[in-house]
Amino acid sequence: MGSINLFWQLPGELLELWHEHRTSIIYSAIVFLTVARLWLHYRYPREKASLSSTPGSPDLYAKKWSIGIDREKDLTVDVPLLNGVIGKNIAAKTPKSIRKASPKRVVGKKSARASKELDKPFEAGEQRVAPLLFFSSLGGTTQAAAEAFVSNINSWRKHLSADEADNFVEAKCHDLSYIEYDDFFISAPKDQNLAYLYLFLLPTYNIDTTLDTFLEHLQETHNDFRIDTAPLSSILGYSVFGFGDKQDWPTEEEGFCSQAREVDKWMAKITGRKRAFPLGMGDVRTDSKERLEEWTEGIKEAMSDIMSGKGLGEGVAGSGDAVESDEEDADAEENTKTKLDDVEDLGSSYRNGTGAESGPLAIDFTTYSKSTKTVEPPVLKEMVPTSSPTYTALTKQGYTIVGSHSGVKICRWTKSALRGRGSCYKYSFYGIQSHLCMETTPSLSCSNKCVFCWRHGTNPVGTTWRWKVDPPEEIFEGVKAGHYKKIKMMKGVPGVRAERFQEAMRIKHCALSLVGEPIFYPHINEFTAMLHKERISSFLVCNAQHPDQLAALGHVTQLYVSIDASNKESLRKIDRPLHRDFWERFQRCLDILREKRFMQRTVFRLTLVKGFNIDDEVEGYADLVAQGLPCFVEVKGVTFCGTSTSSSAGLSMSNVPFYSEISEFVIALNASLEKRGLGYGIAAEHAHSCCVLLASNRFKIDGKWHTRIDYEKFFECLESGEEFGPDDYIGDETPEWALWGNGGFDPRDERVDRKGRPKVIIGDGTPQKNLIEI
Ligand SMILES: Cc1cc2nc3c(=O)[nH]c(=O)nc-3n(C[C@H](O)[C@H](O)[C@H](O)COP(=O)(O)O)c2cc1C
Ligand code: SF4
Repeated sequence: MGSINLFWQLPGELLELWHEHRTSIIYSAIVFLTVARLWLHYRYPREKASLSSTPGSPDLYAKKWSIGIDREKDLTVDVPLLNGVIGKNIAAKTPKSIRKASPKRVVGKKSARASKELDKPFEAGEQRVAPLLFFSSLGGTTQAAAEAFVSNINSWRKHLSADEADNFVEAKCHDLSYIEYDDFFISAPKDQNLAYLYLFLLPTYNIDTTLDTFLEHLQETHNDFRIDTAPLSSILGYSVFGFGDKQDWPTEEEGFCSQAREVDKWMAKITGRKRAFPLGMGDVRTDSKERLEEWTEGIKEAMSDIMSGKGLGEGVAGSGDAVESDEEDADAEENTKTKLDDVEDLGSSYRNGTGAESGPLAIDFTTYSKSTKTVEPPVLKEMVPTSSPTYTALTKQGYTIVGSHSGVKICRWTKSALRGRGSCYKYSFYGIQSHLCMETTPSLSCSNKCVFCWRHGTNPVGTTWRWKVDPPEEIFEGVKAGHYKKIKMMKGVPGVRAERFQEAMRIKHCALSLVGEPIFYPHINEFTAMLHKERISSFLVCNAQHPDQLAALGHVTQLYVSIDASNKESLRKIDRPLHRDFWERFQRCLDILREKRFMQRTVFRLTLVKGFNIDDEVEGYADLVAQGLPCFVEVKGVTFCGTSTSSSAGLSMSNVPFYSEISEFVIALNASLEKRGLGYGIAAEHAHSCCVLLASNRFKIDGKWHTRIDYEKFFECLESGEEFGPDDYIGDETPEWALWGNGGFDPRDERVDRKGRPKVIIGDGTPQKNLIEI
């Protein structure tokens, strides 16, 4: 009881105390707070934070975006995006005096921790040197060199004395396309016993590759105000060797080994100038072997020095007084100025009055600059300039390049149909006659580097649209003209049938699938509207990497999404995507397809590659079908293109599945879909192109498959302006000869064997590639 009374007395006593001493309490509190505030102010001076957060996936900005220009002002104007959605662009309202939109360079002092670590010599016995070799490769040259380099270093290690060899662990090789940058390039891997030496073997590409993403990462890491400007200063050192081609890029000014030079500069910054050995460069056509050998010897010497406690040598910490800081900063600033953001953010350029030539402004979402210089609109490059090697390579392969980023080519099936020798599988399944079909793309660029791609590694790749945008009218007229020109060239070819030749002079179908990624083009909806206006149907294939464009896509006659694998690792291996969030993008595309299944005629296209995406993946594919619920699933075998690119990706004829294997896979997939009660069945086949069609039961009417399309009905639906879906333009019954089990060869056409072998019935499970060739 007593203690309870005491408790109730307390507040009263406290109140009395307060009344007696409140003046001195208040004064003491004020003095304490002022001292604390001053101490904090001088101890941690404030950095200016950026106005806008770092953009994550660019699609977050697809519909609306704004740019931090000034603390008080956020100037935005409208810009038309896909589907006429309005976004925000700074271009039209930009006053002359506007602050420079280039990223702010956050200059930081090297922290005490970093400096200490920088000077700390390698202590043999306590730690071991761990050489890590990072490489990137599209064509395979650098990958082969990287693997050889690592085995060279490791066998050198074996020949050292036991004590010396014990000072370092085996060298490891990492492909920059596969690793998480954060694991190596924000801080070194955490292993107390290891001290890392970062080595790089890099090619240079003047098209977008994974190296651009890597360089951006290095820049961002250095400029991130939240971390030390030299966060990798704890590593022992680094060195870069670049491969380039002096035939087309003869000097450094003209771009010889430019990306290796860039990586060298940024590594100097984020390691606090720890260049262990100077940048090496080799011309793949002449001296790269000798240069690489010299560089390798240099690396070995540097490692020996490190292990014997000599560190990285005289001069500036490790770098041997190379061109550093200020000069490199200035260069980098120049580079960032010309970088453009994602097409998903930028939308169009020519329609907003800035003209195709002027294009969107370079904008950085992360930071702002103090500079009061006026904005210089960057000159946008052409995706495939006529002078580029890409142009030469593509035209050599038979493409007609239209404008600066579109292409058209007549496919072998069009030629075949002109000669009365059969159409592609799209005739069997959907009633498209190949000689009436134009194959084209408004974007030669793509964001994958699929191992089975038959483009010989020559197409431009990129995650963002950084090029000049051609108007859709120009592309439309250009591709038609290119197509008709190629058809006319077939006039004198033996076997071309007069009536088919005449018919071919009126395009009725357009396959937007040639190369590249059609929905990458910012005016894809306007382009397809032009096709439809001329009553040309549209079959659009996309690679499931651009969810926002997919969501904004208007009606097309048939919408394809390439499903090249059933799980993340397999997809990474086979598509070699440039987007780091490729799996998330892929997943979102499937969800979008599911939402659109009553508006668009959706198709999953599976391209099976033996040894890559078939084994044990049936259930995975069935899961994806359950997720996206497409109207159709087309399953086809890969076609081997026999290029060095495909060979270096480990692809050979043995990866091409036999038709019997495709059939087996389809039967298993169908069983799995049935087990899940999803309502699909095997509808049709075209054994000749190794292709089978699974269809949703929505396309089975009165027990008969109706996979064909009523094209006229499709155009009528479009013209009506009413909402409509795939069920509104279902065409005729699938012909008997195209049904599953019947082979799918049009009986009107002639079967020809180039080598004069006897004609064989197709669809019997015999290997397709051993059968008829036309
Ligand atoms: C499309 C393309 C663009 C290239 N751009 C450059 C360049 O700008 N500068 C350069 O020095 N080499 C350039 N090269 C040459 C490559 O860097 C060189 O062939 C390298 O060995 C390729 O390595 P990889 O086979 O490992 O991909 C280019 C090659 C191609 C095919
Ligand atoms: S659909 Fe493709 S393969 Fe078939 S004819 Fe048209 S372009 Fe050629």
